[in-house]
Amino acid sequence: MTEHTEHIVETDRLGRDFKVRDGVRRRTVVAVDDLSIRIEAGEAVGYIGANGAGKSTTIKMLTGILVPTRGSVTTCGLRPVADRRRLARQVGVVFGQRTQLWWDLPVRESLRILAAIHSLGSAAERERTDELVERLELGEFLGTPVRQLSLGQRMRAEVAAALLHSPRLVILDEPTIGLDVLSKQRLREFLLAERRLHGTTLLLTTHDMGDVERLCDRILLVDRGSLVFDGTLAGLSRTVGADRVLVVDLAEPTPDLLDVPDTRHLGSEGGGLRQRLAFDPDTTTAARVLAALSGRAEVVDLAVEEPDVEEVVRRVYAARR
Ligand SMILES: Nc1ncnc2c1ncn2[C@@H]1O[C@H](COP(=O)(O)OP(=O)(O)OP(=O)(O)O)[C@@H](O)[C@H]1O
Repeated sequence: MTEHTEHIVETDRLGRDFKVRDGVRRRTVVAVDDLSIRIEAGEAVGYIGANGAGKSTTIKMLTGILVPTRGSVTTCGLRPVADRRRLARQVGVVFGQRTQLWWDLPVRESLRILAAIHSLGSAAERERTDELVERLELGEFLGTPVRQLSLGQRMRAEVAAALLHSPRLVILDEPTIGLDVLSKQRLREFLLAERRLHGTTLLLTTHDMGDVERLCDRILLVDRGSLVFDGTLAGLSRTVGADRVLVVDLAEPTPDLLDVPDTRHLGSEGGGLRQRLAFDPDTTTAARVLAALSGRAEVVDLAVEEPDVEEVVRRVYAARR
């Protein structure tokens, strides 16, 4: 069987400038430059970068809100600006800081209106609404006007609204901003399940590295409008030489394990009962480090810590300055 892959997002040397006034002078801001990316159906991609890196501008071009200055873009096989209405049937957008719901209407009414806008038949509407109400736990506030909802409740309602028409591509702009730990976790679990159940493609911008770690199997990192990395989180860590850390609990207090091959001793606690050893996953593995360790001390428990994503991103930026 030949594998058929379809690009849900495809950009070729995409760019967007803004003309801004700087006192009396006019200046051109290059918000996005030379951006060539391809996202396939079913992927979950984190689009990350510092403030002003060009993330929102990219999303606006992907969804047809902004016209590109240069290059081309297709989303779900359509030209976003020319085919914006057709595209709206295939894409759902969630903005963490803006509502798409009707402020004074109960959540249920907003969902009804959206179902009508998307021309869902009544059976499809009922089935999908029931599914989302159950999975996003909207039941207890379906009759509440949006303006009375807590942020966590409103975000769940926003996600239901954006996904009601079962879009193939869901774009989320800072979906977990301001949410407490539990609400974030629930939302992430919902999105993972949506992808698993329906093959939905996810593209999210976020400053929350927990979102990236839990949700995304691919990262696009932008810096000053340009793509500077495209790959996995592990790959990103490798580009800046971020080590993994093996934490071992030992049967008895042990002098610092300074001579374990291919590791760097980071520190000890409890008089040497717990020790932390950094290693480069490109040159060795946790298993090999552990094997080398077991000749020196009795290991009773262990954990492997991944590098901190925020730190990795900071290092990528620092290396480019
Ligand atoms: N309408 C506009 N007019 C002028 N400049 C703009 C406009 N929109 C964006 N910019 C500029 O383009 C650059 C990219 O902005 P953009 O909002 O895309 O970044 P971002 O990565 O989404 O940032 P954030 O994480 O803060 O949302 C910034 O320098 C910004 O000031």
